[in-house]
Amino acid sequence: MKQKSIYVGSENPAKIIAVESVFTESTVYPQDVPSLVSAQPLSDEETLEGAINRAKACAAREDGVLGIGLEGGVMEFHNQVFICNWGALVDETGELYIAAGARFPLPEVFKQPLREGQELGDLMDQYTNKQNARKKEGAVGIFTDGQVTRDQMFSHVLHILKGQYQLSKKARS
Ligand SMILES: O=P(O)(O)OP(=O)(O)OP(=O)(O)OC[C@H]1O[C@@H](n2cnc3c(O)ncnc32)[C@H](O)[C@@H]1O
Repeated sequence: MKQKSIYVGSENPAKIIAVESVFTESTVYPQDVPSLVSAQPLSDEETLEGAINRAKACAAREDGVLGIGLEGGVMEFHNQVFICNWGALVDETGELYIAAGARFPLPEVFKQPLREGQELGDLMDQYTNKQNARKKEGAVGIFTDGQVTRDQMFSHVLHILKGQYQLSKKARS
């Protein structure tokens, strides 16, 4: 039987598939909500903030639902640009859970365009000569030779969020 309704703050299929694959007992509703951060987050802080804003906006749409936000971004570390990923879940009591996903270095040629404000999604499409990698395997799929796709990467984040939520629910009951 289907249980909780889950509102996910995105219409990106890679993110929706990831949520459906982890919250199999729930009905998942994609929501068009603002991240309230830049289209290309440029730090862990900004990427996490985008995920939290999406989750909060989703949870606020209806009483009793779970709100989830997933956000991809980039950050600089050891003079390299890394892709970073964050997820946030707001439960029916308003409690917030957060989790980070995979992080790996992007090619050196991406550094300057990203610093100048270009979006990773566009750079990936130019680099691969394909369209909409962000909605499919993602940068992680391309740079791991298909070992880990974007939905698989986000599903790891979602398992961590789900586990934290379950534990908290058990503690409350
Ligand atoms: O529709 P939404 O949910 O906004 O999904 P998105 O993929 O466009 O947006 P994100 O906020 O997750 O990512 C911010 C930017 O980084 C890009 N990006 C992030 N992770 C990526 C990946 O794995 N592959 C390709 N582009 C990625 C993405 O295309 C955006 O330009």
